[in-house]
Order: sequence, then C-alpha cells, then structure tokens
Amino acid sequence: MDALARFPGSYWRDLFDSRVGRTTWPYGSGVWSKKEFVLPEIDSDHIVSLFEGNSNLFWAERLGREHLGGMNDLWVKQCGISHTGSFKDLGMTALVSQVNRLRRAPLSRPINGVGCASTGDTSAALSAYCAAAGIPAIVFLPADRISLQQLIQPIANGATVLSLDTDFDGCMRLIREVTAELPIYLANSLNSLRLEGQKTAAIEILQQFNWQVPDWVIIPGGNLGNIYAFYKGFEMCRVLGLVDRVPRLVCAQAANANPLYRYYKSGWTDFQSLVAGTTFASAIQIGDPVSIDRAVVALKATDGIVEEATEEELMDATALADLTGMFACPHTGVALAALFKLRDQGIIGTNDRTVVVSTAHGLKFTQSKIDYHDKNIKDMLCQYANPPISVKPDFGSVMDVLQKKLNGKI
Ligand SMILES: Cc1ncc(COP(=O)(O)O)c(C=O)c1O
Ligand SMILES: N[C@@H](CCOP(=O)(O)O)C(=O)O
Repeated sequence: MDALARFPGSYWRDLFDSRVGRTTWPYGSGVWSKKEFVLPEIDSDHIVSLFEGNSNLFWAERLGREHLGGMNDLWVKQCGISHTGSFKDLGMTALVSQVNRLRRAPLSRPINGVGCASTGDTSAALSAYCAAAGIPAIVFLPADRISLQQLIQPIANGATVLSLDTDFDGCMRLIREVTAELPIYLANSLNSLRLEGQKTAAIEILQQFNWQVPDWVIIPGGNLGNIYAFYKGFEMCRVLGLVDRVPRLVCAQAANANPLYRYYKSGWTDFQSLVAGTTFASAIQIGDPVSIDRAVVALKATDGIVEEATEEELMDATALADLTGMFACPHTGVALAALFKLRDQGIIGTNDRTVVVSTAHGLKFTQSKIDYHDKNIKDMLCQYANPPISVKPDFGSVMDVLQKKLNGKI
C-alpha cells in the first residue's frame, strides 16, 4: 500500500480507465487491468487469464420501478456472466497464475496440483484455469448436492473429481487435511490470493459508475470470502484516494444455511457453526464458513447488515427478476430477497443507489426454475410461475387459447 500510495488516486483511475476494452495482454482482463492492485510482481508471461471480469452492470430499471416501490437507481453486477459462469473466475485467475509462477523456473516449487472443496462453482473455475495452464486440478464435491451443469464442468476440463458422501463442510475439512500432507496447493478462498482477484469486482463497480460510490452493495454469502473481497476492493480505493468513502455492505444468506445471520442477530456475541439444510441456493449451502472472521471485519467496517431469505422468498425474488428480463441464479435471488426486505423496512430508500451482486449464471441452476414454473415444489405457492400451455395442434384451439390469454382470462 505504501508503494501504491506514492501515486495519487487520479493516477490509478486514469490508468485503469485507459485499459478498459483493450486486448493488450494481460490488461484485457478486468482483473489484470488492475494488476498493480492484485499481484504487482508477477511477470505477465506467467499469468493464466481467460479475460475474465469487465462484467455488465445491469440497470434493473423495471424491477426497481414496478416491484421495489419506484426504486430508480437499482443495478445488478452480473459477475456470473463469465467464462465458467460464476464470480469465481476473478479469484481463480490470480491463484492459478501464482501457482504457475511458483511451478516454473527459477522458483521451480514442487507443486503437483491444485485442489479445492466446492459446492460447484469454485471447482468449475479451478478446473478451467488449471486446464488452460496444464496444471492438474483435484476437486472434492459433495455427492448429489451440486447441479448437473456444475458437475460436468470439471469433468469436461479434465480435473480429478472426487464425489464424496458428505456435505460441503465435510469436503472442506478433508481437503484441508489432504493439502497439509500432499504437495497440492489449496485453492479455496481461505487462500487470500483468491480474494485479491475477487476484490476487483468492487473496483470495477466504482469504475462503471465513473468513480462514484453506490450507497449499498448486497452480496450473497456462503463461505464468506467474497463479502470480505468486496470490502477490501472498496476500502483500498478509499485509502488510495480513488474515492472518498465506501458503500454499506449487506450479506444475504439462505435461511436454511444462515450461521452468519444468527451471529449478527446475537450482536456478534455467539457464533455457532451448523449443519446446513437443503436450499435451492445450493452453492451457499455452507454451515461452517472458513472466512467468518473476515466477514465480520467487512460488515463492522461498513456499518453492514446481514439478512436472510426463506426458500419461498428467494425463489419468488428470482422469478420476479426473470420476469423483468434477467435470468438470475437462486443465490442472486437470496440477495434480491434481502433487498425486498430492506426496502419494506425502509432501510434502503427509493433513491439509494443500490447494487445487487449476481454471483452465478442462471443457466447453471435451471432445475430450480423448472420445478418453480411447474409448481412442483412442496409447500410453495410459486406465485410467479409461468408454465407452458399445452394446446391441440389445430388453428381453432390455438386461436381459442390466444384470445383467452389476450383478454387476461388465463
Ligand atoms: C454462486 C455463488 N454465490 C455466492 C457464493 C458465496 O460466496 P462466498 O463463499 O465467498 O461467501 C458462492 C460460493 O460460496 C457461489 O458459488
Ligand atoms: N460456493 C463455493 C464454496 C467454496 O467457496 P470458496 O470461495 O471458499 O472456494 C463453491 O462454488 O465451491
């Protein structure tokens, strides 16, 4: 930080702005366009990048206006529209690049592979970046708890996939033990290299707002590395003079997997890990988050809030977002449901500039949408379901249905 502080904030803003939209290696990446803030010493030839980042900041105009009491400054940071379909690409380019550097001469460290436990997105990103660099990847997955789309990603990218009959927290414990014994480098967000990459999403938001600071940023939380990464990105820009304040952060959890929410509600006095229950937001089905302490730092420093969302709340929020043109994943639904609650309570105001962080692509979680629109979820009304209409293939039947539809009768 001392070295970076030798230059004024305006120098960094201009430098980062000058790199957007270029293809010059490695600055065409949203992460490496901020190389000096991420891993300043790495040689560009050692970087493993798929030109991640630079994701869309979507103006959720209709969702805000029609469903959130006339909110007019609501934005969704589409971190899931990325190479492997989640924000994990941002951190994985930093981590795998560093491993690549360590394995090569002159350092030539004996690292035989890189490993992680995963609920499906970290494993997909690790496998893709390792495949690009020719580094063996080993992933520990909780059997039958991740989507088919997530499962096929490391398989297709040639990783060693271990499907374990336990939950994510069980996989996490095992990978920590294994990486302590074998020359396998740990790629979970315990490793701060991941957070160095992930923090660039926060810097990117500031840049996309022309270096103006939003009032609120809402982030779905599971293992809790990302909430800290966002804090770090915002705080670094404040300290180095790129902006003059940081936004208030909200961490949103599924009510079925809510150890941080309970801790927050106890006034930060009583943290208890738990066995996470099943949730449609399966990537945050985590009961013993490894970055719990970092999350508390981030929330305290930003006057932050923790909210939770039930299964019905998160699925309804996802469906409403989709009905206004998005294709949100259930984790984004958790963050949106938190926004609905904070609007109802009057905590987030109509004119507050608010960013919801969308963490994965909806196409990775289609089964939950199919179940919702089929109204095939026990004890859930699925009030925004839009099931297909079966029609006989003749002109009369089709006209009949369309007339009823146009007259609002179905
Ligand atoms: C899609 C998605 N959203 C949110 C999260 C939560 O991120 P974190 O574990 O950093 O809290 C994860 C992973 O945990 C994820 O895969
Ligand atoms: N959702 C994550 C869980 C692990 O998180 P990490 O950021 O600590 O690697 C996943 O996709 O595996």
